[in-house]
Amino acid sequence: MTAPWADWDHVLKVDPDKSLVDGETFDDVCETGTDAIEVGGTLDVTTEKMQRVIDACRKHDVPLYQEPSNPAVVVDDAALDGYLVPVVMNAGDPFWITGAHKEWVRIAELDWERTTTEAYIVLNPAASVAEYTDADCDLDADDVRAYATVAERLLGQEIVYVEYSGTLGDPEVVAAAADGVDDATLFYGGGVGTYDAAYEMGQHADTVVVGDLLHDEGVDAVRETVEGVQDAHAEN
Ligand SMILES: CC(C)=CCC/C(C)=C/CC/C(C)=C/CC/C(C)=C/COP(=O)(O)OP(=O)(O)O
Ligand SMILES: O=P(O)(O)OC[C@@H](O)CO
Ligand SMILES: [Mg+2]
Repeated sequence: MTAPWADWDHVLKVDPDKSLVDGETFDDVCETGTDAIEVGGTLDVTTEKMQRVIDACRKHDVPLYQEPSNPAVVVDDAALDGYLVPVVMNAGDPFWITGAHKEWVRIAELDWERTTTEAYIVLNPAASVAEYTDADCDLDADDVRAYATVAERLLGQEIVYVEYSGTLGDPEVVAAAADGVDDATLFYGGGVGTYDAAYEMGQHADTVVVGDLLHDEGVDAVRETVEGVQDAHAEN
């Protein structure tokens, strides 16, 4: 059986710490045409805020995943299809490579059937996630290609995630990451705000992740990005 993300063109990342655009609801969010919703953010996330988003989406069919930023925010809820847990390949602090995960396994009972890791390569030094994990973002395309291969080949990662959170990345770097993997699903996220940006990143990435746009511009803008990546994939 293939993993669900193998068929995802688009993921919408909902930050439980950020609000929706005035007048929009989570019913609208679930109807953007995205293939899955990931609930997560770096800063100021709590289980209460997570639970609010899960509850608002639970009656919809769109697959719903939690992306926990630390073990304390993991929510146990049958409405979740699973947990996508970051591992930051280029973190400066090993806590974000295996330390947090060790703590999680030490204190909690994990649902292994529903738990998968995402091998993040964090590339925008100004993003909270880069500061938080002390990531080494001074990487060129060859470094990123090699990290992607290490993630897939040496560490057996099913998802490799090129993360430019907050800014649109370099398509050449995304292309290099794509070149570095064979079967792993390549996620791209960061700064996608238009049809064209989604189309461009969709030419290299298997899955384009859109985050801040939902909170800043709303569901119609998100729908445009779904179309952009779908069109890119239809042509490839
Ligand atoms: C072991 C468990 C359960 C968790 C640890 C998971 C790890 C390694 C987290 C470190 C990386 C991280 C914080 C990922 C969260 C997802 C993410 C990158 C969100 C986007 O972050 P930003 O856009 O930088 O932050 P804000 O939008 O919140 O400012
Ligand atoms: O918020 P943006 O910049 O769209 O980034 C999406 C996602 O990759 C963040 O983890
Ligand atoms: Mg962000």
